[in-house]
Amino acid sequence: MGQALRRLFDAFFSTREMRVVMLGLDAAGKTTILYRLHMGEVLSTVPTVGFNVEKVQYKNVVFTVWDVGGQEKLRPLWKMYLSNSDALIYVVDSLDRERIIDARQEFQTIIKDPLMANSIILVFANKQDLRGAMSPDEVSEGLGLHDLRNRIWHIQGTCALRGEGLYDGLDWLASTLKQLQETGHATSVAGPSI
Ligand SMILES: Nc1nc2c(ncn2[C@@H]2O[C@H](COP(=O)(O)OP(=O)(O)OP(=O)(O)O)[C@@H](O)[C@H]2O)c(=O)[nH]1
Ligand SMILES: [Mg+2]
Repeated sequence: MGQALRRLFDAFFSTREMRVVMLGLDAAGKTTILYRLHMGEVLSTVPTVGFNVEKVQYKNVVFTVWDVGGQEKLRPLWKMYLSNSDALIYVVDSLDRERIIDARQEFQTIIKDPLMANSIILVFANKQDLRGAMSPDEVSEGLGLHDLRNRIWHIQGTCALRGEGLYDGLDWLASTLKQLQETGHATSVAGPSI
């Protein structure tokens, strides 16, 4: 097969793999999102102690998504899941105005970790179905997204219960990753893997 044809073939049929770590405060909706994407269903969840990991195939990308418990006592463990991550999905409960400061603090700590230096950042402003929820703009203000320098980020309003916005987020992840890889950019930092 000629080189041009091979490239065309790869563009259409090859499968990319992407490791994603999904973090956020407790009750933001991470586990609901994971199983909505993995099974297409809303499962009833309990607070995650430890983690869940599932593969989500979308278009020609296989996302391995690590969903880590967000309770305060578990947050020091987030660091264990960061190495080799191509992307961070940070989930915010958009109704939880009181804890947006905590959400910001945890977010800023994580993205400054050297293991996340190359990772792209997708924020899900979740629970948009609830009256009084912060808009995606308010959430990005709350997290300090506009002040980030040299980071690739995107915010998406979502309702995990209805599945709204989730695939738009995956579309952004897939196309951004493709673009970066094709231009020779690293998207993750290797480290001890679990
Ligand atoms: N109204 C509404 N409720 C949601 C949405 N997404 C999740 N929830 C609810 O929020 C609660 C917490 O969801 P989980 O997915 O368990 O939250 P989590 O982020 O995994 O929490 P931890 O495991 O403790 O870190 C559950 O009752 C979900 O049904 C949403 O988009 N809208
Ligand atoms: Mg959970």
